[in-house]
Order: sequence, then C-alpha cells, then structure tokens
Amino acid sequence: MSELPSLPTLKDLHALKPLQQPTYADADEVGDVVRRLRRLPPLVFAGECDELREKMAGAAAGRAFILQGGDCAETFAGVTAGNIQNKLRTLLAMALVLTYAAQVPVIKIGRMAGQFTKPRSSDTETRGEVTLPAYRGDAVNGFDFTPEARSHDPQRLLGVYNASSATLNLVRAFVNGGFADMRTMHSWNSDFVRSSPAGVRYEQLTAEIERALAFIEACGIESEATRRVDFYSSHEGLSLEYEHAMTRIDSRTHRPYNTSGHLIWIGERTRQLDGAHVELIRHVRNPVAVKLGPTTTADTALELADRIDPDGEAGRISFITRFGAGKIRDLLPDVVEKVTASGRHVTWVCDPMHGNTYEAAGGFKTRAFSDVIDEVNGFFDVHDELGTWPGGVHIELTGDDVTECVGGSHELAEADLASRYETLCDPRLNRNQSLELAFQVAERLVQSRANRPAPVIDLQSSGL
Ligand SMILES: O=C[C@H](O)[C@H](O)COP(=O)(O)O
Ligand SMILES: C=C(OP(=O)(O)O)C(=O)O
Ligand SMILES: [Mn+2]
Repeated sequence: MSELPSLPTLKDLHALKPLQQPTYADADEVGDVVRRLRRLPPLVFAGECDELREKMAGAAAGRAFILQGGDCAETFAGVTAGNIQNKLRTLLAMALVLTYAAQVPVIKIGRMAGQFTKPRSSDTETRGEVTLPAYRGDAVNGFDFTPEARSHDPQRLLGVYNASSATLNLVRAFVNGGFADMRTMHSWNSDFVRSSPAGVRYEQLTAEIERALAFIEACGIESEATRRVDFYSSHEGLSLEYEHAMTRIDSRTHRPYNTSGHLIWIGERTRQLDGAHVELIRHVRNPVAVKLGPTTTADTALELADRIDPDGEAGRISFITRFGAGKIRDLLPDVVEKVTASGRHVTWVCDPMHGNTYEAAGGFKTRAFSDVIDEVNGFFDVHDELGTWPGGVHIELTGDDVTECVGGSHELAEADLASRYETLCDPRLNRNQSLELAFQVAERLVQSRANRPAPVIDLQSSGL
C-alpha cells in the first residue's frame, strides 16, 4: 500500500482555504473545544470501518447493494427514542425488501449519528428587512432566526459528539436486541402494502417474501442472522475541526481512522481536488464517498479516485451521483464508462434527491417523488446498458409522516406541504414514500438480476 505523508494538521488544512466553514469569533475557544474532542473516546471502532470497507468491495463487484439513508440534517432536538426508532424501522423495512429482490446482502448505512453540518448555497438568509447568517446545521448554529442563534458557536461540536454517541448507542442496542428480526420487518412491510393506495402492485413481492420466511421457519434454520443486522453510520465530513479531532491512529494498524462514523463522504461543494476536505479524507482508512453533481466529467472522477484511492483498493471509494432526473441518462454513461475502462472498481451509488430540489409555490423547498423515482430508474438504465452494477441508493428520508416531498401513492400535493414540514434543510421522503421507493427499487433489482449472471456470494461472511 502507498505510504502517505503523515496526517495533515488542522493548520495545514486551513491553509488550503476550505470552503463552507464556520467563522468562529474566538480562536482560543475553538482550540479548547478541539482539545476536548481529541480526548473523548472514538464513536466507532477502526475494525468496524475495515469490515464495512470489505462489504463495500462486494457492492463494487455486484455482490452486495447499499442502502444509505436518513435526515438531510440531524438535529440535537431530534435525538429522541421515537425519532431514532422510526428512522431505523423504515430503513430496516426497506432493506428487507431490497435484500429479497437483489438476492445479495444489503449494506445498511444511516445518514445518522453525525449528520449535523450543512453546506449552504448562500452564507446568509434574509427574511423581510433582516439578514442573518444562514443555518449551517446544529454543529454550527441554531435554526431560530435571531442573531444569537445564528452566530457560529464552537461549543456545539461537543453537542455533535454527545448527540452522535446517544444515537449510535440506541441504534446498536436496537439492531442487536431483537428489533431487527426479519419477521418484524416483514410485518411492517405487509402493513404498508395493505394500507398503501398502490399496495396491489407490491402484493406479489410481499407474498414471495412471506413464503421465503415461512420456508426458513419450517426448515428450522432461523438463527442469529435472521434476528440481528449490521448497521453502519455515515455523515458528510464537512467540519474540519470535528473530523480532524475525531481522527485517531489505530493501535492495530498504526494508520489514521476517522472515528466519528464508519463511512464519511465529501459533498458536491467541497470536493475540490486540491482542497482541504479531499486532503483530510485521503489520509483516513475508512471507506469514503464523494458526491458527484452534473458538472462532473469523467476526468474529474478519475482524478478524485487517483488522489483518494491511489492503490485502487476494493471498497475504499464510492461515487454518489446526484445528477438530476433530467440529466442522469445523458451524463452518467460517460463517467461510468471511463472510470470502468480505467480498471478501477469503484462503488456506484445513486442519490436521487439533491439533483431534484425545487421551490414550491408556498416557498417550501420540495422534491417530486416521480423525479426521485425517475432518477433511480435512469441510474439502473445506465448501469444495465453498460453491464456495470448499480451499487446502491442514498436517500434523504425520515420514519415520520412528514409532508416535505410531493407525490407518491398518497398523492401529496404542494398545498399539503405546510401541514407537517419539519426539515431544517432539505425535504425528506416520509415513511410511506420511502417504503414505496424501496419496492420500486426492488422491482428494478429483480429485472437487473434477470439480465445478469448470478453473483457468487460467500454466505458465511455475507452479514445480512
Ligand atoms: O443538503 C444539501 C445542502 O446543504 C442543501 O441542499 C443546501 O441547500 P440550500 O441551497 O438551501 O443552501
Ligand atoms: C449536501 C448534500 O448533498 P450534496 O453535497 O450532494 O449537495 C447532502 O447530502 O445533504
Ligand atoms: Mn441535503
């Protein structure tokens, strides 16, 4: 493996003029917070990151599928048992139907336990006569539209650590403590199918899963594997102070790992090749991802891969494409074709959310469920055409019945948005829309499977 120069210091990173950073008033206070963070225990273990990287290698090679999802912006107030449970329940229910359809392990990754920092299009927000700093996530400032709340407060980074720790603790307890039993997940899906106006379309798939579970039970082959799951955390690595402070040297390998989450991604706005975020992420051993928007050329993708993953290590780098429904079929083929022709084995993940945001009549930021599905279909069309593997989906969602995205079988209209619009940043799919998306992705996976040779899966280590 290539020897990288040692981990850059925070000062080195700031010398690269990072984008989308807070402007803190008191450098000494920031230094003190960073020192306190450095002393706190890691939130994830380096060995778990290695395990996820190995699983991601499966998703690059067509032997696994990734489901990554959660809020656009987690909030400190949102760290409640009910909120975490509903989100997890939605993700696990989605994963079950995807696993059945793909017939490969589904790698479950939350946009959870660390997703508190937001890049913004504008540094400021104006309401009437008043202009204040934009909300940048609970890691940086508060959402209330007052000068006090909107000022950038470094103490909040300790809040991120505590909120992430509490979230991960409950998630770990749930996924190991019986909550993730396949029968339970299936019964959530059956309830959804019974109550959905589009349910009839999904009945056959649900009935097949029912028969598969009955078969497992009849054979007496229920085991730990049907009652627990592996679940990983992820977030955008945007706050250099937080991400650097949580990067630690692993005692086994003597290499740096970002211990604030299992997988860290870099956003579309901070993926400059010579920028601070790429510089930090290329040093850590976690599996990492980069968001690619519609201006991305194949050369840019290759340069990013070369810089972040010079050894072409399986599972190390994923590209999360977010081109927009209207562009994906035109723009994705060239990028996938050239990266594949270079001999690289990256994991391709579709984010059908960030290229499809628009402002609805009432001023609410929204997305149409039909656009989201259209982009997912475009992603599958492109990969089916090229013979490459559509490695997964990345979704902004919640387990609650919010009204933030329009459409879906309940036909949520723009006029409904005001009734339960709770996101502090981007609009999320609600629980029904998320499950509906999972069933539609499942339909595509069944189709894709029919057109490909069956993958060879090592059942011993599949980690359902
Ligand atoms: O989540 C992504 C970005 O932070 C978000 O789309 C930016 O939104 P804005 O354009 O309202 O700043
Ligand atoms: C900021 C985000 O996305 P992107 O970087 O793709 O705009 C996000 O995932 O919330
Ligand atoms: Mn977002």
